[in-house]
Amino acid sequence: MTYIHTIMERLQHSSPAQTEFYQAVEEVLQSLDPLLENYDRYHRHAIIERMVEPERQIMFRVCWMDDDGQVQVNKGYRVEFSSTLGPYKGGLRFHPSVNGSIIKFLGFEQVFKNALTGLPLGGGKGGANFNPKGKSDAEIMRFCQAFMNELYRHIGPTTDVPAGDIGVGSREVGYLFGQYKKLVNRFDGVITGKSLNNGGSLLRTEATGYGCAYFANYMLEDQKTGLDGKTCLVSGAGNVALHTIEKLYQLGAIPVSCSDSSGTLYHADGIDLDCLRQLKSSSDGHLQDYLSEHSKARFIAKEDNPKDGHAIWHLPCDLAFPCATQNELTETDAKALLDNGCQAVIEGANMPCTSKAVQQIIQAKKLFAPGKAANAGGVATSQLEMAQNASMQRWSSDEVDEKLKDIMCGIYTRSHEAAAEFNQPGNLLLGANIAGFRRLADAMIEQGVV
Ligand SMILES: NC(=O)C1=CN([C@@H]2O[C@H](COP(=O)(O)OP(=O)(O)OC[C@H]3O[C@@H](n4cnc5c(N)ncnc54)[C@H](O)[C@@H]3O)[C@@H](O)[C@H]2O)C=CC1
Ligand SMILES: O=C(O)CCC(=O)C(=O)O
Repeated sequence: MTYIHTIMERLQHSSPAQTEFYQAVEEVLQSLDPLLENYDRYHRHAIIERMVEPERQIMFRVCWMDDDGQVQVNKGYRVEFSSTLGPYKGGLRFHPSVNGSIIKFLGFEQVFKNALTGLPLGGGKGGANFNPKGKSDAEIMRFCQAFMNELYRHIGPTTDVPAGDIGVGSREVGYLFGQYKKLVNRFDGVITGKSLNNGGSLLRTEATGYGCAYFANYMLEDQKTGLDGKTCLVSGAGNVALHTIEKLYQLGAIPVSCSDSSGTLYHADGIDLDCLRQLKSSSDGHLQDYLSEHSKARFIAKEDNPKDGHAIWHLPCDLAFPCATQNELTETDAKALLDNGCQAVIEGANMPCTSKAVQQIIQAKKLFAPGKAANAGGVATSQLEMAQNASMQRWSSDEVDEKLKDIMCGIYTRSHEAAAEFNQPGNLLLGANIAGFRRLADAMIEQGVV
């Protein structure tokens, strides 16, 4: 394990105060321990040292004018982590919490996730510390245009292809794409998650949540069970959460919760998805307003969260799907889930469980599906969008859905088989990290010292 300390010390020196990034790196390195023990060539080629250092990091000023004529300034990022397996690929996050550490952890995770899909995709991530909440449509458009005024010179359909993430949906992607096209005078497949009018793919919007539910079902089928009849806690109320809830219903499960930064909504009979969608689509809708239509539901405000935890994970369930944001499920929460009989945690978000929470779940021999496996359906369908753009075709929903299911099944199988090969059957965290790492590391060695 000493090489882990050496790498972590190096990172703390070269990239100070990047706690989320250290967390993501350490988790991967711990999983790789059994592989690296026997593979001197990875050491000789300094594979780990190269993998933890992004190929390129771009930071830029974004100036835009708000509706009152006041100039606003934000900080933009694009971290081009690895182009070993294909163009840099990964979303853009617009959220006030965005900083260098968050974008780097997301980029690092993305590299391994994309490798695990088996598709020709490198990894990157970007975003800005811009808060879309409360902004008018015109302000959002001006911000996206200002952001693209710098980003356009770094991206391209075979170099770097961004997409959405928190705070970036098809509206923002539309404005970003429009400005790119204006600047370069080409209709390129340079960003994914586009609307159908702009050359997007059917099912890209749904893909992360659908893929997450498919992954859970493959994992449970391998245990001779399935989603049918299972009570599920889902956190978040955005793209990933809503489509996870939708697919869980279609596969026979009962999703009973959702959440946002105001608190948790719990409806033991099952969340009314139409009602939730209506609330979230209105600019002044609050989760709590759900109670006016469903008197048996409960709302737990964030002020009533338990110490060091989140009320949502203290509710009874068979399965838990954290689908909001990083570190939203703590050690305290993991203990509560296990005490309440939860059988599996499936990460829809990126790194939603803290390291200690993950350890708790794995040590209790419960199933754990890491985000880089379970939420890879989104980026995989982005690759399907790129393939359609490059060949100027449009595939039907059924075609895309079949491909998505195959890709999720492949990710599950690769993770499961690698875990068994390294004598930790069922440890999908270890399996996913090793399977992604091997593909990437071998390609890096083949490409020489670059
Ligand atoms: N959109 C996509 O295709 C993919 C998204 N992801 C990950 O899934 C997660 C959710 O992303 P989306 O649903 O796309 O974003 P979104 O913007 O549609 O929804 C985010 C949800 O998380 C909640 N949230 C965000 N920050 C929070 C905080 N600090 N505390 C409590 N709640 C918070 C928001 O209220 C919202 O309900 C993120 O971790 C993202 O990186 C992962 C793979 C692909
Ligand atoms: O679709 C994409 O390119 C990226 C999706 C994403 O940001 C993620 O997988 O976390």
